[in-house]
Amino acid sequence: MSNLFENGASKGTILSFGELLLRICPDANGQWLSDNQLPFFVGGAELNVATALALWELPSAYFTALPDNEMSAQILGYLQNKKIDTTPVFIRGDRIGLYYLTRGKDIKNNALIYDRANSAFAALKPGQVDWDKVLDGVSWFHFSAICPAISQNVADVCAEVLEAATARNITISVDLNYRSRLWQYGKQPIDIMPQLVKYANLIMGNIWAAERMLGIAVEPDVTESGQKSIYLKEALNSSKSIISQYPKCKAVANTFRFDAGEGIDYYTALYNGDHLYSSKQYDTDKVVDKVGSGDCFMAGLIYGFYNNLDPLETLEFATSAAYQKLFIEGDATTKTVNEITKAIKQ
Ligand SMILES: Nc1ncnc2c1ncn2[C@@H]1O[C@H](COP(=O)(O)OP(=O)(O)OP(=O)(O)O)[C@@H](O)[C@H]1O
Ligand SMILES: O=C(O)C(=O)C[C@H](O)[C@H](O)CO
Repeated sequence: MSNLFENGASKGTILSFGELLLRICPDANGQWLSDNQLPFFVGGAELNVATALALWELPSAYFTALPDNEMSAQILGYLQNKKIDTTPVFIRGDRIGLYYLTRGKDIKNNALIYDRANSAFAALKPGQVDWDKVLDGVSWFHFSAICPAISQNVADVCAEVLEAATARNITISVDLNYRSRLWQYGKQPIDIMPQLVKYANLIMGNIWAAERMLGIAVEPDVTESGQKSIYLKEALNSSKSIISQYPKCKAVANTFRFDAGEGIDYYTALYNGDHLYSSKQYDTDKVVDKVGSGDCFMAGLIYGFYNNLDPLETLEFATSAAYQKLFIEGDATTKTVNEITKAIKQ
Protein backbone atom coordinates (compact mmCIF):
# COMPACT_ATOMS: atom_id res chain seq x y z
CA MET A 1 0.00 0.00 0.00
CA SER A 2 2.91 2.29 0.58
CA ASN A 3 3.09 3.31 -3.06
CA LEU A 4 -0.62 3.49 -3.69
CA PHE A 5 -0.65 7.26 -3.50
CA GLU A 6 2.53 8.48 -5.10
CA ASN A 7 2.12 12.13 -4.34
CA GLY A 8 3.74 12.18 -0.94
CA ALA A 9 0.57 11.68 1.07
CA SER A 10 2.55 11.27 4.26
CA LYS A 11 4.25 14.61 4.31
CA GLY A 12 1.77 17.24 5.39
CA THR A 13 -1.50 18.10 7.02
CA ILE A 14 -4.76 16.22 6.45
CA LEU A 15 -7.50 18.77 5.78
CA SER A 16 -11.12 17.73 6.29
CA PHE A 17 -13.63 19.96 4.52
CA GLY A 18 -17.32 20.16 5.46
CA GLU A 19 -20.10 21.64 7.52
CA LEU A 20 -19.94 21.62 11.30
CA LEU A 21 -23.37 20.85 12.73
CA LEU A 22 -24.55 20.78 16.30
CA ARG A 23 -26.60 17.69 17.08
CA ILE A 24 -29.54 18.24 19.44
CA CYS A 25 -30.92 15.06 20.97
CA PRO A 26 -34.51 15.11 22.25
CA ASP A 27 -35.66 11.89 23.90
CA ALA A 28 -38.44 9.88 22.25
CA ASN A 29 -40.96 10.46 25.07
CA GLY A 30 -40.77 14.24 25.21
CA GLN A 31 -39.24 14.27 28.69
CA TRP A 32 -36.90 17.05 27.51
CA LEU A 33 -39.87 19.44 27.63
CA SER A 34 -40.43 18.90 31.37
CA ASP A 35 -36.72 18.76 32.16
CA ASN A 36 -35.86 21.89 30.17
CA GLN A 37 -32.83 20.04 28.89
CA LEU A 38 -31.69 19.03 25.43
CA PRO A 39 -28.39 17.17 25.22
CA PHE A 40 -26.23 18.09 22.27
CA PHE A 41 -23.02 17.07 20.53
CA VAL A 42 -20.65 18.79 18.15
CA GLY A 43 -21.01 16.99 14.81
CA GLY A 44 -20.55 17.04 11.07
CA ALA A 45 -19.34 14.05 9.09
CA GLU A 46 -16.00 15.55 8.03
CA LEU A 47 -15.34 17.04 11.46
CA ASN A 48 -15.75 13.54 12.88
CA VAL A 49 -12.91 12.49 10.57
CA ALA A 50 -10.75 15.44 11.65
CA THR A 51 -11.44 14.70 15.32
CA ALA A 52 -10.44 11.04 15.00
CA LEU A 53 -7.25 11.86 13.11
CA ALA A 54 -6.20 14.46 15.68
CA LEU A 55 -6.89 11.99 18.51
CA TRP A 56 -4.73 9.48 16.64
CA GLU A 57 -1.93 12.06 16.60
CA LEU A 58 -1.89 12.88 12.91
CA PRO A 59 -1.68 16.51 11.75
CA SER A 60 -5.36 17.25 11.30
CA ALA A 61 -6.86 20.51 10.06
CA TYR A 62 -10.45 21.47 9.39
CA PHE A 63 -12.17 23.81 6.97
CA THR A 64 -15.71 24.89 7.69
CA ALA A 65 -17.56 28.20 7.76
CA LEU A 66 -18.80 29.72 11.00
CA PRO A 67 -20.40 33.08 11.81
CA ASP A 68 -18.39 35.68 13.63
CA ASN A 69 -19.79 35.35 17.15
CA GLU A 70 -18.92 34.20 20.66
CA MET A 71 -20.38 30.75 20.17
CA SER A 72 -18.15 30.09 17.15
CA ALA A 73 -15.18 31.28 19.18
CA GLN A 74 -16.05 28.76 21.91
CA ILE A 75 -16.41 25.96 19.37
CA LEU A 76 -13.08 26.83 17.78
CA GLY A 77 -11.44 26.72 21.20
CA TYR A 78 -13.03 23.33 21.81
CA LEU A 79 -11.68 21.98 18.51
CA GLN A 80 -8.23 23.43 19.15
CA ASN A 81 -8.19 21.64 22.50
CA LYS A 82 -8.69 18.46 20.53
CA LYS A 83 -5.54 19.36 18.55
CA ILE A 84 -7.43 20.18 15.36
CA ASP A 85 -5.85 23.03 13.43
CA THR A 86 -8.73 25.46 12.84
CA THR A 87 -6.67 28.10 11.01
CA PRO A 88 -8.49 27.33 7.72
CA VAL A 89 -11.97 28.01 9.20
CA PHE A 90 -13.76 30.72 7.21
CA ILE A 91 -15.46 33.22 9.49
CA ARG A 92 -18.43 34.70 7.70
CA GLY A 93 -22.21 34.21 7.51
CA ASP A 94 -25.14 34.14 9.88
CA ARG A 95 -25.57 30.89 11.74
CA ILE A 96 -24.34 27.43 12.67
CA GLY A 97 -26.37 24.54 11.22
CA LEU A 98 -28.19 22.14 13.54
CA TYR A 99 -29.61 18.68 13.32
CA TYR A 100 -32.07 17.09 15.68
CA LEU A 101 -31.87 13.36 16.14
CA THR A 102 -34.01 11.51 18.67
CA ARG A 103 -31.82 9.67 21.15
CA GLY A 104 -30.99 6.13 20.09
CA LYS A 105 -32.21 6.58 16.50
CA ASP A 106 -30.09 6.69 13.39
CA ILE A 107 -29.86 9.16 10.58
CA LYS A 108 -31.85 7.03 8.12
CA ASN A 109 -34.88 7.43 10.35
CA ASN A 110 -37.76 9.92 10.52
CA ALA A 111 -36.15 10.93 13.80
CA LEU A 112 -33.73 13.18 11.87
CA ILE A 113 -34.60 16.85 11.36
CA TYR A 114 -32.15 19.21 9.69
CA ASP A 115 -32.16 22.87 10.62
CA ARG A 116 -29.25 24.06 8.54
CA ALA A 117 -30.76 26.40 5.92
CA ASN A 118 -28.79 29.65 5.57
CA SER A 119 -25.96 28.37 7.71
CA ALA A 120 -22.56 29.99 7.24
CA PHE A 121 -21.42 26.89 5.32
CA ALA A 122 -24.55 26.76 3.15
CA ALA A 123 -23.95 30.40 2.21
CA LEU A 124 -20.52 29.67 0.72
CA LYS A 125 -20.07 30.68 -2.91
CA PRO A 126 -17.25 30.08 -5.38
CA GLY A 127 -14.61 32.79 -5.44
CA GLN A 128 -14.82 33.69 -1.75
CA VAL A 129 -12.04 31.57 -0.24
CA ASP A 130 -8.31 31.81 -0.92
CA TRP A 131 -7.65 28.10 -1.52
CA ASP A 132 -3.91 28.60 -1.95
CA LYS A 133 -3.80 29.78 1.64
CA VAL A 134 -6.14 27.05 2.94
CA LEU A 135 -4.24 24.28 1.13
CA ASP A 136 -0.79 25.46 2.12
CA GLY A 137 1.02 22.56 3.82
CA VAL A 138 -1.80 20.12 3.08
CA SER A 139 -0.97 16.71 1.59
CA TRP A 140 -4.36 15.02 2.05
CA PHE A 141 -7.80 16.55 1.42
CA HIS A 142 -10.97 14.83 2.60
CA PHE A 143 -14.55 15.70 1.65
CA SER A 144 -17.88 13.92 1.50
CA ALA A 145 -21.09 13.73 -0.50
CA ILE A 146 -22.87 15.76 2.18
CA CYS A 147 -21.44 19.14 1.04
CA PRO A 148 -22.54 18.97 -2.61
CA ALA A 149 -25.97 17.85 -1.35
CA ILE A 150 -26.53 21.26 0.27
CA SER A 151 -26.84 23.59 -2.73
CA GLN A 152 -25.50 24.21 -6.22
CA ASN A 153 -23.26 26.94 -4.81
CA VAL A 154 -21.71 24.58 -2.25
CA ALA A 155 -21.30 21.90 -4.93
CA ASP A 156 -19.48 24.52 -7.03
CA VAL A 157 -17.27 25.40 -4.06
CA CYS A 158 -16.41 21.69 -3.74
CA ALA A 159 -15.42 21.60 -7.42
CA GLU A 160 -13.31 24.73 -6.93
CA VAL A 161 -11.37 23.38 -3.95
CA LEU A 162 -10.95 19.94 -5.57
CA GLU A 163 -9.43 21.54 -8.63
CA ALA A 164 -7.08 23.59 -6.46
CA ALA A 165 -6.10 20.51 -4.42
CA THR A 166 -5.47 18.48 -7.58
CA ALA A 167 -3.29 21.24 -9.02
CA ARG A 168 -1.19 20.95 -5.84
CA ASN A 169 -0.91 17.17 -6.19
CA ILE A 170 -2.76 16.63 -2.90
CA THR A 171 -4.18 13.16 -2.21
CA ILE A 172 -7.98 13.30 -2.13
CA SER A 173 -10.49 11.05 -0.37
CA VAL A 174 -14.26 11.08 -0.53
CA ASP A 175 -17.00 9.47 1.55
CA LEU A 176 -20.09 8.76 -0.59
CA ASN A 177 -22.42 9.27 2.36
CA TYR A 178 -25.96 9.66 1.10
CA ARG A 179 -28.36 11.84 3.07
CA SER A 180 -31.85 11.59 1.56
CA ARG A 181 -33.07 14.71 3.37
CA LEU A 182 -30.53 16.80 1.47
CA TRP A 183 -30.35 17.06 -2.35
CA GLN A 184 -33.32 19.46 -2.32
CA TYR A 185 -32.07 21.92 -4.93
CA GLY A 186 -33.24 20.23 -8.11
CA LYS A 187 -30.19 18.04 -8.68
CA GLN A 188 -29.75 14.36 -7.91
CA PRO A 189 -26.42 12.91 -6.69
CA ILE A 190 -25.82 11.34 -10.11
CA ASP A 191 -25.97 14.83 -11.71
CA ILE A 192 -23.23 16.16 -9.44
CA MET A 193 -21.10 13.47 -7.82
CA PRO A 194 -19.26 12.03 -10.86
CA GLN A 195 -17.72 15.47 -11.58
CA LEU A 196 -16.41 15.63 -8.02
CA VAL A 197 -15.45 11.99 -7.51
CA LYS A 198 -13.22 12.16 -10.60
CA TYR A 199 -10.65 14.00 -8.44
CA ALA A 200 -10.58 11.35 -5.69
CA ASN A 201 -7.75 8.87 -5.10
CA LEU A 202 -9.59 6.98 -2.36
CA ILE A 203 -13.35 6.40 -2.50
CA MET A 204 -15.26 5.09 0.50
CA GLY A 205 -18.93 4.26 0.79
CA ASN A 206 -21.13 1.29 0.14
CA ILE A 207 -22.26 -0.44 -3.04
CA TRP A 208 -25.71 1.18 -2.90
CA ALA A 209 -24.27 4.66 -2.51
CA ALA A 210 -21.99 4.00 -5.51
CA GLU A 211 -25.06 2.96 -7.48
CA ARG A 212 -27.05 6.04 -6.53
CA MET A 213 -24.24 8.55 -6.86
CA LEU A 214 -22.10 7.14 -9.65
CA GLY A 215 -24.53 4.91 -11.53
CA ILE A 216 -22.50 1.73 -10.78
CA ALA A 217 -25.20 -0.95 -10.90
CA VAL A 218 -25.77 -3.40 -8.04
CA GLU A 219 -27.35 -6.80 -8.83
CA PRO A 220 -31.05 -6.30 -8.01
CA ASP A 221 -31.42 -9.45 -5.88
CA VAL A 222 -28.25 -8.97 -3.83
CA THR A 223 -30.10 -7.74 -0.73
CA GLU A 224 -32.53 -10.68 -0.73
CA SER A 225 -29.69 -13.19 -0.64
CA GLY A 226 -28.17 -11.53 2.45
CA GLN A 227 -25.05 -13.65 1.89
CA LYS A 228 -21.68 -12.21 2.78
CA SER A 229 -19.93 -13.91 -0.14
CA ILE A 230 -22.40 -12.34 -2.56
CA TYR A 231 -22.04 -8.89 -1.00
CA LEU A 232 -18.26 -9.16 -1.23
CA LYS A 233 -18.51 -10.18 -4.87
CA GLU A 234 -20.64 -7.09 -5.46
CA ALA A 235 -18.05 -5.00 -3.61
CA LEU A 236 -15.37 -6.34 -5.96
CA ASN A 237 -17.44 -5.64 -9.08
CA SER A 238 -18.42 -2.19 -7.89
CA SER A 239 -14.84 -1.29 -6.90
CA LYS A 240 -13.43 -2.52 -10.22
CA SER A 241 -15.99 -0.46 -12.15
CA ILE A 242 -15.17 2.62 -10.11
CA ILE A 243 -11.42 2.24 -10.68
CA SER A 244 -11.92 1.73 -14.41
CA GLN A 245 -14.20 4.77 -14.71
CA TYR A 246 -12.22 7.08 -12.41
CA PRO A 247 -8.53 6.84 -13.36
CA LYS A 248 -7.31 8.86 -10.38
CA CYS A 249 -8.93 6.41 -7.97
CA LYS A 250 -6.46 3.86 -6.59
CA ALA A 251 -8.54 2.28 -3.82
CA VAL A 252 -12.21 1.75 -3.01
CA ALA A 253 -13.61 0.78 0.40
CA ASN A 254 -17.10 -0.48 1.19
CA THR A 255 -18.92 -0.91 4.47
CA PHE A 256 -21.62 -3.49 5.16
CA ARG A 257 -23.61 -2.57 8.23
CA PHE A 258 -26.81 -4.50 8.67
CA ASP A 259 -29.40 -4.06 11.39
CA ALA A 260 -29.88 -7.26 13.38
CA GLY A 261 -32.67 -6.72 15.91
CA GLU A 262 -31.45 -3.98 18.25
CA GLY A 263 -27.90 -4.61 17.12
CA ILE A 264 -25.71 -4.66 14.05
CA ASP A 265 -23.63 -7.02 11.94
CA TYR A 266 -20.65 -5.22 10.47
CA TYR A 267 -17.84 -5.93 8.04
CA THR A 268 -16.00 -4.04 5.34
CA ALA A 269 -13.94 -4.48 2.17
CA LEU A 270 -11.04 -2.68 0.52
CA TYR A 271 -9.97 -3.04 -3.11
CA ASN A 272 -6.58 -1.66 -4.11
CA GLY A 273 -6.67 -2.39 -7.83
CA ASP A 274 -5.15 -5.87 -7.34
CA HIS A 275 -7.01 -7.58 -4.58
CA LEU A 276 -10.21 -7.35 -2.53
CA TYR A 277 -9.41 -7.46 1.19
CA SER A 278 -12.28 -8.19 3.56
CA SER A 279 -12.33 -7.50 7.27
CA LYS A 280 -13.27 -9.66 10.21
CA GLN A 281 -17.00 -9.57 10.93
CA TYR A 282 -18.25 -7.89 14.10
CA ASP A 283 -21.73 -8.67 15.48
CA THR A 284 -23.42 -6.99 18.41
CA ASP A 285 -26.96 -7.21 19.77
CA LYS A 286 -26.93 -3.65 21.14
CA VAL A 287 -25.52 -0.33 20.01
CA VAL A 288 -25.28 3.04 21.74
CA ASP A 289 -24.96 5.46 18.82
CA LYS A 290 -24.71 4.67 15.10
CA VAL A 291 -23.90 8.24 14.09
CA GLY A 292 -20.36 8.69 12.85
CA SER A 293 -19.39 5.04 12.55
CA GLY A 294 -18.84 5.49 8.80
CA ASP A 295 -16.81 8.63 9.47
CA CYS A 296 -14.65 6.71 11.89
CA PHE A 297 -14.10 4.02 9.25
CA MET A 298 -13.04 6.74 6.80
CA ALA A 299 -10.63 8.20 9.35
CA GLY A 300 -9.21 4.72 9.95
CA LEU A 301 -8.52 4.29 6.24
CA ILE A 302 -6.79 7.66 6.07
CA TYR A 303 -4.77 6.72 9.16
CA GLY A 304 -3.62 3.47 7.53
CA PHE A 305 -2.77 4.96 4.14
CA TYR A 306 -1.04 7.96 5.68
CA ASN A 307 1.10 5.68 7.83
CA ASN A 308 1.81 3.29 4.94
CA LEU A 309 0.25 0.32 6.73
CA ASP A 310 -0.48 -2.86 4.79
CA PRO A 311 -3.92 -2.96 3.12
CA LEU A 312 -5.33 -5.57 5.48
CA GLU A 313 -3.88 -3.84 8.53
CA THR A 314 -5.42 -0.59 7.34
CA LEU A 315 -8.79 -2.23 6.79
CA GLU A 316 -8.82 -4.04 10.14
CA PHE A 317 -7.84 -0.86 11.97
CA ALA A 318 -10.57 1.17 10.22
CA THR A 319 -13.17 -1.54 10.82
CA SER A 320 -12.33 -1.90 14.49
CA ALA A 321 -12.45 1.91 14.87
CA ALA A 322 -15.88 2.08 13.17
CA TYR A 323 -17.25 -0.80 15.22
CA GLN A 324 -16.01 0.71 18.50
CA LYS A 325 -17.77 3.96 17.60
CA LEU A 326 -21.13 2.15 17.84
CA PHE A 327 -20.67 2.06 21.62
CA ILE A 328 -19.72 5.72 22.06
CA GLU A 329 -22.35 8.40 22.56
CA GLY A 330 -21.76 11.46 20.38
CA ASP A 331 -20.64 12.05 16.81
CA ALA A 332 -16.89 11.40 16.97
CA THR A 333 -14.80 8.60 18.40
CA THR A 334 -12.96 8.89 21.70
CA LYS A 335 -10.91 5.71 21.25
CA THR A 336 -7.16 5.93 20.89
CA VAL A 337 -5.03 4.02 18.36
CA ASN A 338 -3.97 1.65 21.12
CA GLU A 339 -7.54 0.89 22.19
CA ILE A 340 -8.67 0.37 18.60
CA THR A 341 -5.73 -1.85 17.74
CA LYS A 342 -6.25 -3.97 20.86
CA ALA A 343 -9.93 -4.40 19.97
CA ILE A 344 -9.22 -5.81 16.48
CA LYS A 345 -10.88 -9.20 16.35
CA GLN A 346 -8.34 -12.03 16.19
N1 LIG B 1 -29.91 0.56 -0.35
C1 LIG B 1 -29.40 -0.23 0.59
N2 LIG B 1 -29.82 -1.49 0.70
C2 LIG B 1 -29.33 -2.29 1.66
N3 LIG B 1 -28.41 -1.90 2.56
C3 LIG B 1 -27.97 -0.65 2.50
C4 LIG B 1 -28.43 0.26 1.52
N4 LIG B 1 -27.80 1.45 1.72
C5 LIG B 1 -26.99 1.28 2.78
N5 LIG B 1 -27.07 0.02 3.24
C6 LIG B 1 -26.31 -0.54 4.38
O1 LIG B 1 -26.32 0.41 5.42
C7 LIG B 1 -24.98 0.65 5.88
C8 LIG B 1 -24.84 2.05 6.40
O2 LIG B 1 -25.06 2.93 5.33
P1 LIG B 1 -24.92 4.47 5.55
O3 LIG B 1 -25.17 5.09 4.23
O4 LIG B 1 -25.73 4.88 6.74
O5 LIG B 1 -23.41 4.60 5.94
P2 LIG B 1 -22.71 5.86 6.49
O6 LIG B 1 -23.30 7.10 5.90
O7 LIG B 1 -21.27 5.61 6.26
O8 LIG B 1 -22.99 5.82 8.03
P3 LIG B 1 -22.53 6.86 9.14
O9 LIG B 1 -23.77 7.54 9.61
O10 LIG B 1 -21.98 5.98 10.17
O11 LIG B 1 -21.52 7.78 8.56
C9 LIG B 1 -24.10 0.31 4.68
O12 LIG B 1 -22.82 -0.09 5.07
C10 LIG B 1 -24.87 -0.82 4.02
O13 LIG B 1 -24.50 -2.06 4.55
O1 LIG C 1 -25.82 14.58 8.16
C1 LIG C 1 -24.96 15.47 8.24
O2 LIG C 1 -24.84 16.39 7.43
C2 LIG C 1 -24.00 15.43 9.33
O3 LIG C 1 -22.88 15.86 9.14
C3 LIG C 1 -24.43 14.84 10.63
C4 LIG C 1 -23.61 13.68 11.09
O4 LIG C 1 -22.46 14.15 11.77
C5 LIG C 1 -23.17 12.76 9.97
O5 LIG C 1 -24.29 12.44 9.19
C6 LIG C 1 -22.54 11.51 10.50
O6 LIG C 1 -21.97 10.81 9.43
